[in-house]
Amino acid sequence: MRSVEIYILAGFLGAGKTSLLQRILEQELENNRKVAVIMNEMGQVSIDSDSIPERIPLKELLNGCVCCTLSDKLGVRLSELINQFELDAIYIESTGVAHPVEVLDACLSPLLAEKVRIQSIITLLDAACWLDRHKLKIPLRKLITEQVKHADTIVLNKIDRISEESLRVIENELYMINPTGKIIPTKFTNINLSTIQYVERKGQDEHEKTHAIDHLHIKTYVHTFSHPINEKLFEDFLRTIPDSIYRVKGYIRFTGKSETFLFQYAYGMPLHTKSGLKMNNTLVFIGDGLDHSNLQKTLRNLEKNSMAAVH
Ligand SMILES: Nc1nc2c(ncn2[C@@H]2O[C@H](COP(=O)(O)OP(=O)(O)OP(=O)(O)O)[C@@H](O)[C@H]2O)c(=O)[nH]1
Repeated sequence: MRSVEIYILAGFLGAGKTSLLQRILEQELENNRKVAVIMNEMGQVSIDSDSIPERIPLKELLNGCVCCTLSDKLGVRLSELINQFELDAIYIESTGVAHPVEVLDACLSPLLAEKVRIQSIITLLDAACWLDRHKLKIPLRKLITEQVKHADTIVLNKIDRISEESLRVIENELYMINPTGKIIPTKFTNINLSTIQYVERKGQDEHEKTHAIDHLHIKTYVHTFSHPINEKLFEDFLRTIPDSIYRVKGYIRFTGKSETFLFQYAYGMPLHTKSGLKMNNTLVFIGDGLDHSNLQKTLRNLEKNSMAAVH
């Protein structure tokens, strides 16, 4: 199945997200790629939506933030776009106060996980605002740092407003927070699309499609079991999950039970509830530096041991 590339544009208010999106869309159209946009605004109206060319499918999410109150709706809008159009990519412009990992989490509902491929988290940073960040309230300062920390690419914008010397200082500071992120200093988001797009690397096992993309800072892995899983062995497995795995969600069937369970795991707390739906036995993992081949091996063993426990 062909999966749609997802790009998440994060970055504090006024950093240049809409300006960057316009540049990206111009270049995507020149390249004849079919792309769509989801625009999230905290307010009741979206002013920035007018800046999107008419031929690009656009969905708006207003009056809240996709990383919290509107997280369910993001999945719905993504599904609508994927079902209505044959797309290569979807760009999500999040609100300035969104946490990128929460946005990523909202994109990966178990129903969508096989249809989308998180390609990149791009954080826009206003260089002058970063220098003055001590003037911001602590939660906002923390948020901007988190946006930097979890980015695959940091577009360090508005460098016309700072000195060469300050630029070097900022680059060092960003490197300390996110050593693997690619830093692109710009004026007026003047960048070439190829510098922020990545080519997907194939999984190591050619016979089995893997949905983990190695270049990403925050990695995701989708695993589908072919058989029901022993509940006790699954609980044992949960106890071994490292802190670097932030989220696990999906549907699971247990040996000897006819119903499917909706499974959620966040910040070390697992929860499973009966689901009326007959879903695939699929789990989505989201984590920092997630070792997907090791995880795949562990989950395959879990399935093998579950089957052995039946006999
Ligand atoms: N001086 C300067 N201004 C810039 C630069 N890039 C963007 N701007 C201006 O900054 C303002 C905010 O840019 P936007 O692209 O709307 O930023 P945004 O992140 O989408 O803003 P929100 O939607 O409010 O979060 C606009 O007036 C831009 O023209 C730059 O490199 N230098």
